[in-house]
Amino acid sequence: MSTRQMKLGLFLWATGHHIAAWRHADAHVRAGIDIGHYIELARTAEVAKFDMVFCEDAAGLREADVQIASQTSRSIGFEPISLLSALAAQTERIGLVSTASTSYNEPYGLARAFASLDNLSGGRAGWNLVTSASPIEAANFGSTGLRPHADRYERAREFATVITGLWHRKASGHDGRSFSLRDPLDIPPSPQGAPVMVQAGASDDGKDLAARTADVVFSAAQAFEEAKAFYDDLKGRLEAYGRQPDDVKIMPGVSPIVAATKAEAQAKYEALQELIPDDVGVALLSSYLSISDLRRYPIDGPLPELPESEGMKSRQALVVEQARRDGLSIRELARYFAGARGHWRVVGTAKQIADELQARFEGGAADGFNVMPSWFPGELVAFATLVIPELQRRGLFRKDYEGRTLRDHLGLKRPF
Ligand SMILES: Cc1cc2nc3c(=O)[nH]c(=O)nc-3n(C[C@H](O)[C@H](O)[C@H](O)COP(=O)(O)O)c2cc1C
Repeated sequence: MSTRQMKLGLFLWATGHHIAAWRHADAHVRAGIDIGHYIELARTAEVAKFDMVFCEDAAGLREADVQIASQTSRSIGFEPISLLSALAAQTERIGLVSTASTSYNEPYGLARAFASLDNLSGGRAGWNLVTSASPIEAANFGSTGLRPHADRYERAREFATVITGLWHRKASGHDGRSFSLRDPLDIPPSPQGAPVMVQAGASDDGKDLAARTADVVFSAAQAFEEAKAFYDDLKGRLEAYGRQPDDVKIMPGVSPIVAATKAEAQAKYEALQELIPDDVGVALLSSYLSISDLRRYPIDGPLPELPESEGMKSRQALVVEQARRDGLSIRELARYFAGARGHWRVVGTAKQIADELQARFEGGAADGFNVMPSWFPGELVAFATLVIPELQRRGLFRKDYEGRTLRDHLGLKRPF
């Protein structure tokens, strides 16, 4: 029996994480704006003893091309802090983590919103800090366009310092480069002290900020070696900030497709893959590779030589390497990546999936996982009823909550 236990987050995403989930025969196409749907998902996750539910966010459309946006699984949805405030009243134990941007908010206002969520949920809130890399979002906040990466992270560092200062009741007032404010926060600490800090940066600046401020880090890694390299890199940065390896929980994304037999799981996976429209797959692959448009090339031909991208160098190299190694056409590669949007996918029986998760957890590549069901509620229910009991039998996951706050679930100390 293992003593160290996995942390599990449920990544919410309207109809599901598979890009064609909205076309699944049992999918709920209006899921994005149906509060009943989200209550059902959060309660299912709470019965299964997940540590938290997590909402991504961008203040704008997710795709610039309306034709593509209208064919993906997430084109409309609630503002997440509002959504989680409603879920706080419908659940009792599960953590509630929302994304919010440091580029399009001010610390005082966001400190109030999260401190409110933290209090009204009894100490279950978390904030996923993002700097927002999308030019679509930038266009909704003035006409100056997307600010450079380094500038966004400089603002994010100051933002994190100010917001934690407010939450931790440090001396009031701040007069800095990006922000100036006078008062202390007008909301008291919650039972967990302050919201949990979450981050998912992948660049040097992103990982450094996470090492300095985050309690939980999300990542996207396909191969074991990639996940392990990220894990070691991030944990290795903690000492410089006077922190211990266990102070930060690293939770890579995983998109599981589970069934009673491997053949049944594979058939479910292939049925979903068949639903991906080619233009959507190729458009997503283009943005994933940070190149303008792969639609110019024959879809059944090989990936062309690519200019090296500034945006996501390591990720681009991995995709290109895989395409060359497996001799994949643009169509095949597009389907492969579009399905789980680049995240790690596992297809099999509960035992096979538990084996895979256990290998990464015990092999030093993860402290837990951010679970991304292919479609809701079907694949969430399958994971909760098949995989979680298998993890519990192995002593790898809790059978009940021991505490009431998100920090309790994650085994994190109060911050002050
Ligand atoms: C699981 C996960 C969830 C993310 N959620 C969001 C989000 O909701 N909004 C957003 O703007 N970026 C989101 N990101 C992007 C990251 O915040 C980050 O910008 C990205 O990983 C690139 O790293 P960098 O900012 O260090 O360059 C997410 C990334 C991951 C891996």
